[in-house]
Amino acid sequence: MVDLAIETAGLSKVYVGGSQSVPAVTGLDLEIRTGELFGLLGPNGAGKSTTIGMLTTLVTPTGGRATVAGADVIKRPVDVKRRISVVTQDTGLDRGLTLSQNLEMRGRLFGMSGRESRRRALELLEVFGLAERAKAKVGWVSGGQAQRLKIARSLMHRPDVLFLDEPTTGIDTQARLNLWEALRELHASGQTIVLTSHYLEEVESLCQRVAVIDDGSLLACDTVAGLKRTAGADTVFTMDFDGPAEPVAETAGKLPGVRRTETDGNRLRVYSTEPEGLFGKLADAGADHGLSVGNAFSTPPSLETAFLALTGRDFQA
Ligand SMILES: Nc1ncnc2c1ncn2[C@@H]1O[C@H](COP(=O)(O)OP(=O)(O)OP(=O)(O)O)[C@@H](O)[C@H]1O
Repeated sequence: MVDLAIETAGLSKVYVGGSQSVPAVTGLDLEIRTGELFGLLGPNGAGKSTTIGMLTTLVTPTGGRATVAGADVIKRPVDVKRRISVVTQDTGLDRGLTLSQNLEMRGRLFGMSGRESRRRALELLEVFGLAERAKAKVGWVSGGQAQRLKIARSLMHRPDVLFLDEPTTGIDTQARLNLWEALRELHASGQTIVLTSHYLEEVESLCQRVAVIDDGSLLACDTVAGLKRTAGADTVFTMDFDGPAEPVAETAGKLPGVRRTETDGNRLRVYSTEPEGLFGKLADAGADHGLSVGNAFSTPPSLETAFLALTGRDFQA
């Protein structure tokens, strides 16, 4: 039997305000295994934060059910809260305290002894590459270090599941790479981590499995390799013509290796497993219809092309 850290069935949320209702998450069925580093990927407004909110008991579902670390989020929210930790953009640190004091205080709040809190704090400062700054005040450290400290603090009570909502938004590239390293280490130690991100490369580089969410619905859930295999094995060519691209799409669809074409006004998008020389052929097809090419680019097979294939839209963070 697979040991599940999270299980949802038909999980839904409709926000209602006055006469307006916004369906933010619709019928989400998810299974996240214990020990997984799992990614929720989707553009802004896709429903990632709402999903995390429901799984962490901060947002009340309007439909379906969810179990986190063995407890039902609606029936046993207090148990869920005890067994998880959440780090969001809004998570604050006590800037007047040192790094180690921030961690120790959290340990004491969770009922750990002074000695146990100090030991655990040292251990986590080490994992997150912060041991040398242990006695520094939070106000003196960089944004990236503060972000790592937030995650370290959230682990003081050894939560079963760690939720990270867009953990690297707003930090620089080096800090992001340092944080990725720490997360890989945590994952290797067996920690279950659920991460939301709108950075494709972050999810691609870190996560074992990924749920792709758009418009509140689950489009696919698989390993990164699996997603690429099923949805994104193609190189995607995007070309803007100086007139409607529809007639070019018809010709393009008959070229070898072309699996799919899409048009949006003057824009043509072609999904192909045989990218060699395709730009020239598409330009020729355009010329046959009296069209010239303006902007043109290709995207090699990646999570981005998988997202494109799943949604028919560019991934816009
Ligand atoms: N409290 C709220 N009241 C009304 N609508 C909301 C509320 N919170 C979110 N929404 C709407 O629900 C939808 C999903 O939002 P959500 O924040 O869950 O998406 P997201 O994928 O986390 O986006 P982002 O990456 O921008 O945080 C959006 O249309 C959003 O405007």
